[in-house]
Amino acid sequence: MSSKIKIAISGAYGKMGKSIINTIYKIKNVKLTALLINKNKIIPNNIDKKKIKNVKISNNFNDIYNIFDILIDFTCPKSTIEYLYLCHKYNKKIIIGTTGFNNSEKEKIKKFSNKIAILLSSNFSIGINLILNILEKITKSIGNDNDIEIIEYHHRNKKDAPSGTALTIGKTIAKSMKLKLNECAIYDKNINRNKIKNSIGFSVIRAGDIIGDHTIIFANKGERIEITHKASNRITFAKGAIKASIWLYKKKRGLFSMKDVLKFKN
Ligand SMILES: NC(=O)C1=CN([C@@H]2O[C@H](COP(=O)(O)OP(=O)(O)OC[C@H]3O[C@@H](n4cnc5c(N)ncnc54)[C@H](OP(=O)(O)O)[C@@H]3O)[C@@H](O)[C@H]2O)C=CC1
Ligand SMILES: O=C(O)C1=N[C@H](C(=O)O)C[C@H](O)C1
Repeated sequence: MSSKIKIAISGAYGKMGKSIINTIYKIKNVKLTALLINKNKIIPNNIDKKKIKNVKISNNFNDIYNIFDILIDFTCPKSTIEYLYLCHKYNKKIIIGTTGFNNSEKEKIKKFSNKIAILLSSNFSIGINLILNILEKITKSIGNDNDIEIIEYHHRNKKDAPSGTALTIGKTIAKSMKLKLNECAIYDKNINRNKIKNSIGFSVIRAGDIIGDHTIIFANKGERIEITHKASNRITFAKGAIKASIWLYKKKRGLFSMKDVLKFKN
C-alpha cells in the first residue's frame, strides 16, 4: 500500500481511546490523523503529546471529515449512532467497539451497513474471538445436557451490563442450540432452573479496575467445564481494532465482525 490508512478515533480521551493512541503509532500501515473528543477538554496527562503532534483534535465531526478514511469508535451508544449518521453522510468506514446498544440502535447499525462499511465487535481480543469460534462445537456436543452460566467481571465504571462480550457469548451458545438468546437467557437467579431447559445464566461483577474477564461454565452431574478469558491490558482490544480497520479499508459496504477478519481455521 503506497499511502497509509488515515484513522480518526472518537472517544479519544477515554480508556480505550487513549489505549489506541498509545498503540497505533507502532503499526506501519496506519496513521492517526484526528481525535474526536466530547467537549473542549484538556489533553489527559497520560497521553504522550508527541504521539498526537500533527493530529487534529476537535469535538466536531465536520471539522475532520476530510482528513481520515476510517473512524474507530469507542464512546457510548447514543454517540456511536450520531457518528454513524455522519459517517454515512460523508461516506466514511467505521469500526464500532462501543457496547450496550438496544435493539433499535442495532437495527440502525444494520441499516447503515447497506450504504457504508461497518465492523462491529463487542470484543476485539484474539482470545475471546478464539473462544467464540470453539464454543459452537462444544455447545453442539454437550449444551443440551448441561447447565450453562456466563460470568463477566469488569471495572467499577462500566456503564452497561451484562457486557457486550457476555451477550455475544450467550448469543453464540443459544444459536448453537437453535435458540434465540431471549428464549433461554436467565438474568434473575431466583428462577428455578429445573423449570427451564437449555437456559443460559448470566452473572455480573463490577469491582476495582478489572479490565474484562469472562468465564463460561458447562456444568453437569459429576463434572463441569470452565472456559475463562482474562484481559490484562486494553492494548489487546486496541491492536484488534486497528487490525480490523486495516481489513475494513478494502470494503465498500456491509456489516462485518472479527470473525471475518481473523478467519480461524476449524
Ligand atoms: N469492543 C471492545 O473490544 C471493547 C469495547 N469497549 C466498549 O467501549 C466503550 C467505551 O469504553 P471505555 O473507553 O472504557 O469508556 P470511557 O468512558 O473511558 O471512554 C468513553 C469516551 O467517549 C467519550 N465520548 C462520549 N461521547 C462522545 C462523543 N460524542 N464524541 C467524542 N467522545 C465522546 C467520553 O467522554 P466523556 O467522559 O466526556 O463522556 C469518554 O472519554 C464502552 O461501550 C465499552 O463497553 C471497551 C473495551 C473493549
Ligand atoms: O467496558 C469495558 O471495559 C469492556 N467492554 C466490552 C464489553 O462490554 O464486552 C469488552 C471488554 O470486556 C471491556
